Amino acid sequence: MRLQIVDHPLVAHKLTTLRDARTDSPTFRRLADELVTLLAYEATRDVRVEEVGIRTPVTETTGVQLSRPRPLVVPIIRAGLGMLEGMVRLLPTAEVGFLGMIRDEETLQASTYANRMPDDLSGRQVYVLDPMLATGGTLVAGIKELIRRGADDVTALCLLAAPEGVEVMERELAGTPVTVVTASVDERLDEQGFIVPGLGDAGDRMYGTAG
Ligand SMILES: O=P(O)(O)OC[C@H]1O[C@H](OP(=O)(O)OP(=O)(O)O)[C@H](O)[C@@H]1O
Ligand SMILES: O=c1cc[nH]c(=O)[nH]1
Ligand SMILES: [Mg+2]
Repeated sequence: MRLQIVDHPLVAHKLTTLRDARTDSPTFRRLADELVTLLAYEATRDVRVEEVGIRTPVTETTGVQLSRPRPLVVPIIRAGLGMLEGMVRLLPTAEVGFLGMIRDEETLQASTYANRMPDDLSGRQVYVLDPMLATGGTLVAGIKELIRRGADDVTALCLLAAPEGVEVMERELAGTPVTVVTASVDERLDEQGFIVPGLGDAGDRMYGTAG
């Protein structure tokens, strides 16, 4: 597994406001969207392209276009949905699949409650969207399912990661073609499995369900 931390002042600036407990849901959604586009710029550095000939108003030349099969983007519902628009803005022709996953608040075990993806992912590049890599249980299970279906290149975009989750991913996904792109690897997890300093519950903050 490869880990890439996007070190950029604009990313750090937006992430700081995202973390701030005073930031309301509409602002949180906007910042998450903007951050994804910045992360996606790095995450798609190896997106597969092929040469194509075109005619400009002046002459004939060659350029590149995204190769077929098209990349697949998979937001992990619920919080990952808040990253979808920012991603498909850069990859408008991508296909979109969906995984619904929830982490039990007591056991921290992830389970899947929705799965709407192509059965055969052979030869596909897949971009998984999940804002929080905490214990790693959710992403490990989600990515294993993608690899089981044949995906041969998986990149996970996470706004934040915990060192514990990165370690679990490295152990569980050793030898697999997986990259994690994140804006920050934070300090640690707390006793409830929340990232510290983190930003709280991403889904709640995004959709205003914090109570
Ligand atoms: O790395 P892990 O320890 O598995 O935790 C990370 C997961 O926890 C959150 O989802 P949550 O279960 O809160 O669902 P939600 O997005 O519907 O709020 C988050 O969006 C990740 O999917
Ligand atoms: O800090 C965390 C950990 C898991 N899920 C979240 O939404 N936030
Ligand atoms: Mg949640």
